[in-house]
Amino acid sequence: MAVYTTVSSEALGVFLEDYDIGAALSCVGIAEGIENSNYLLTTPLGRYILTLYERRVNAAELPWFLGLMQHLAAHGLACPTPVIGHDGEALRQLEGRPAALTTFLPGRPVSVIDTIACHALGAGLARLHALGRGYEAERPNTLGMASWAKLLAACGDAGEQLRAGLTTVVSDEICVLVAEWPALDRLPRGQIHADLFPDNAFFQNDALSGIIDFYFACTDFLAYDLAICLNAWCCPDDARPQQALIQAMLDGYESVRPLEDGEWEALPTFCRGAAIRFLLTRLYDWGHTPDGAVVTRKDPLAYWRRLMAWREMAGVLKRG
Ligand SMILES: Nc1ncnc2c1ncn2[C@@H]1O[C@H](COP(=O)(O)OP(=O)(O)OP(=O)(O)O)[C@@H](O)[C@H]1O
Ligand SMILES: N[C@@H](CCO)C(=O)O
Repeated sequence: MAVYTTVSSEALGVFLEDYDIGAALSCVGIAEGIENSNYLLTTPLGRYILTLYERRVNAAELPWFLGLMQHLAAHGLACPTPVIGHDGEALRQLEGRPAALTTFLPGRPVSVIDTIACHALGAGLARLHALGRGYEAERPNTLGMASWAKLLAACGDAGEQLRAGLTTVVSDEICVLVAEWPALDRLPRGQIHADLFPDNAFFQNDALSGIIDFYFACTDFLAYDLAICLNAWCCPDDARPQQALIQAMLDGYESVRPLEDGEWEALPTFCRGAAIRFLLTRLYDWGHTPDGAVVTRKDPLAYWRRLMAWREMAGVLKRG
C-alpha cells in the first residue's frame, strides 16, 4: 500500500482550479507502489493519476522527470503525459507535498511473465532508449555504481541479520564491479528508465500498452537498463535467470536496436550490478521502514539469489 499523504476534498478542489479538467467526481488511493502516494482521479473529462512525491524523489529533479515523460509521450511512447495547468506548469504543491497530474494509461501488468511479454518488453525498452535521444538534459544515476559502497554501509547490519556473510560478499562484489565497469565513453549512453519492473509495464492483448513510473530515470549506459530488465523479468520465482525469457528479451531489444560488441561484453557485469543495486535499496528499506508504515517491504534476498546466479551463469548472456 502506498498512500503516505491523505488529500482532503477541500485541498483537491483548490488544486484542480489550476487545471481545465473539471472538478473531481472521485479520487481513490492506489494500493500498488512503494515510493509515492498515487490516486486515481476521475473528472468529467476522464481518468488521471494524481501523484504526491514522497520518498527518494528529490523535488528539484521533478521538472527533469516530468520533462522526460512529456518528451517521450510527444514522440510516440505510451507513457503518462504530465497535465499542464493554467500557469503552464505541470508541477505544483498539494497537502504540503510536490504533486502532479498525469494521463491515465489503460492496460494491466502481466500476470504471468512469458516469452511473449519479455520480447515485447525488450522491444519497448529499446524504443524508449531511441526516443530518449532527443532529450538533451542529463541526470546522473544517483543509485549507480559509485553509490553502492556508501549505500551498503548505510544498511548497517541489516544484511547480516538476513543472511550471515552477505555484507562481505556484497562488498567484495562491488569492488570487482567497480574494476570491471566500462569507462563512460566506451558504450552508448542515454536516458534510461532504470526501474522497468513488471509492475511498471502495462499490457493489452499480449502487446505492451504503456510504461509508467519514470522517477528513477537517469542518464546511463543503455545496456545497463537492459540488465535491470533481465533481472526483473527473466528470473521466475525470484531465483535463477531462465534462458528462454532472456533470449526473448534480448531478441525483442535487438529487433529495435542491435547491441554493440562492447555492450554484449559488458552485459554480465551489468546484470550483476543491477542485482546489487536492487539488493541494496531493498536492504536499506528493510532496515529503515518505520514500524507501522502502510507499505509492503520487498525481499532483498530475491536479488541476492539473482546475484549468485549471474555469477555462475554469465554464459547465458552471450550473443546467440
Ligand atoms: N499513468 C498511469 N495510468 C494508470 N495507472 C497508473 C498510472 N500511474 C500509476 N498507476 C497505478 O498506480 C500504481 C503505482 O504507481 P507507481 O508504480 O508509479 O508508484 P510508485 O510508488 O512510484 O511505485 P514503485 O514502487 O513501483 O516505484 C501502479 O501500479 C498503477 O496501478
Ligand atoms: N522496483 C523496485 C522498487 C521500486 O523502486 C524493487 O522491486 O525493488
